[in-house]
Amino acid sequence: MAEKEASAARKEPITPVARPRVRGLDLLRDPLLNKGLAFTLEERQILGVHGLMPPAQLNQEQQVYAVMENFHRWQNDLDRYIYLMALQDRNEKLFYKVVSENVELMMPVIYTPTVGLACLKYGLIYRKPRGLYITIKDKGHVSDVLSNWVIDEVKAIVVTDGERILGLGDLGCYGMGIPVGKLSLYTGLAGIKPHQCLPIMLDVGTNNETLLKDPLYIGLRQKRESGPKYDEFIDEFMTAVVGRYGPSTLIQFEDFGNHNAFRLLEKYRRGYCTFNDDIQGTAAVAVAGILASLKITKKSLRQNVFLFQGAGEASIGIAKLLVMAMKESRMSEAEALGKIWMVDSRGLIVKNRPSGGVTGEKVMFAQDAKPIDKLGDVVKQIKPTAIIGAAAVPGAFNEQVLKDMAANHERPIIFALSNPTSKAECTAEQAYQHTEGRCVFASGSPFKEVTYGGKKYSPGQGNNAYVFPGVALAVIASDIRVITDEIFLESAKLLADMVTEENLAEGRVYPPLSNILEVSTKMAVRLLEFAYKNKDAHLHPEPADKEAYIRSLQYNTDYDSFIPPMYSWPESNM
Ligand SMILES: O=C([O-])CC(=O)C(=O)O
Ligand SMILES: [Mg+2]
Repeated sequence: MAEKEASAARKEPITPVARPRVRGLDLLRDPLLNKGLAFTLEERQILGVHGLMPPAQLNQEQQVYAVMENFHRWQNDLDRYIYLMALQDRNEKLFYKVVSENVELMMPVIYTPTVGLACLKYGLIYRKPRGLYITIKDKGHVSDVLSNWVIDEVKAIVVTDGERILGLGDLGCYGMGIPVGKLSLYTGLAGIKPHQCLPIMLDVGTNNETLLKDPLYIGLRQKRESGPKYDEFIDEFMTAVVGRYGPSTLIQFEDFGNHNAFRLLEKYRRGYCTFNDDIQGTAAVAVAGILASLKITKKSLRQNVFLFQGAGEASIGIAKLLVMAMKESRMSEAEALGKIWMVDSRGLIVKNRPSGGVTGEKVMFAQDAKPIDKLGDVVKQIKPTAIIGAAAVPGAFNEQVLKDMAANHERPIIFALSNPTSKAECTAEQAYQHTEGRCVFASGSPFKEVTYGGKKYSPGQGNNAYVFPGVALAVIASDIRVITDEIFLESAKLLADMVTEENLAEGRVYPPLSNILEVSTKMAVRLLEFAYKNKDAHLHPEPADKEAYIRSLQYNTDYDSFIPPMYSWPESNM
């Protein structure tokens, strides 16, 4: 019996002991250390915080309960966002415990769509700085600003210049909500430790006149810098990051304008550990959704015709990754390109377009066809099996477009990927209604379950949140220094594989969000195998048990104990 008890005791996880460098009020003000009313009486005395809070002691579970009560008390999601950000600033472990235990409820608040509203009103709701603000005026001194970030162990940065925040356009410095939100998901969805993450706003001004006149605007009140000065500034930033944190630091570009996004990706992708989430992350999640859809539509990739509404970062990124996927399934590049059609603001992208030609990234997708102005007419003529919207034109998938999709195919694929919800090409309800419930639907921002014809439909959320946290975890864990497109194609395939028969039966082409920490963890484990196989990983020796290794790196939302272990010296040593 005694032995049984002893072995049970040995299996108990050992609670880590934290040794805070600060005490008293300073400790309570540090969100990485603060436990609120969860400090024990003993801890309160040791840490010098006894009496600085009410006498009751709550455990973390009770605190989660209190947070959820507060969460539901608020009448709207922007207030909930402000409340949750304050919690993050006060008690990080509690914030992430609440987020990871209630992902489906929390995601729409700390991420799209509410984060979009928060960015629009960032000056109004600004309470406490989070992350680093580096402005074009700091050019020549970027390293100095970076050195003000006192945490040395930064492994990942999400950076924006605010020029194209979701589908909302140029929000300048207000765009900081996006790097903050994305990095919350690094931790909440993949368990990357919060102190290893750094959100950065590169404020180069804004061309948004409303903001320039907004008395609450918190950014530089000047027009956007561009040209050589902008390029030198970004160069200086990249060099400064490597100087401060090393060449393995992951730099995720987020919500840059089209013209800079592609250019900067090409410029830096081979020399730095970097990716563009809007081009590559969105591509992976959309291709995953398409691959999973094929199990519902019972078509092979080559039996599809894809029509993109928009030819920006997301559409081009998805289309390029789709071409890679098609080539892997033994189609030639020409054959693959023949399956991809794009409509931009000037109509169908065709060679010799009379309305101003085709330039840049769009050139490879220009079809040898007659120009057509309207998306609806393109749908009628080319009869796509899938339409993918990513240009923030709400209502682009109108009733007629959806009805034509349903008339042409038994199971049409409709992906309304633009964010936030107000920018979606159609709602989930419209998609199911106008296709008689036959479409395979996914959207970038969440839609609630829809009942149509007495049947319940659960729309999937085709958002890069399914990809970037898992990719980032793999990159950090195995020291991948160049993030290839193959890694994104692999993550797309892994994600599609994680969709169960049960999910497919409900019309879902993504795993449920409630399970997403596990999805990201599994994705990271398998990307590690892929990276070592392809010699992309620089961490040596290669971990034998990759899953155990990945899990050992992940953040634990349980509180640490601050009670130092007590022991006595053996008699003989006295
Ligand atoms: O943030 C999101 O929800 C997805 C994304 O990257 C974008 O829309 O720019
Ligand atoms: Mg984005």
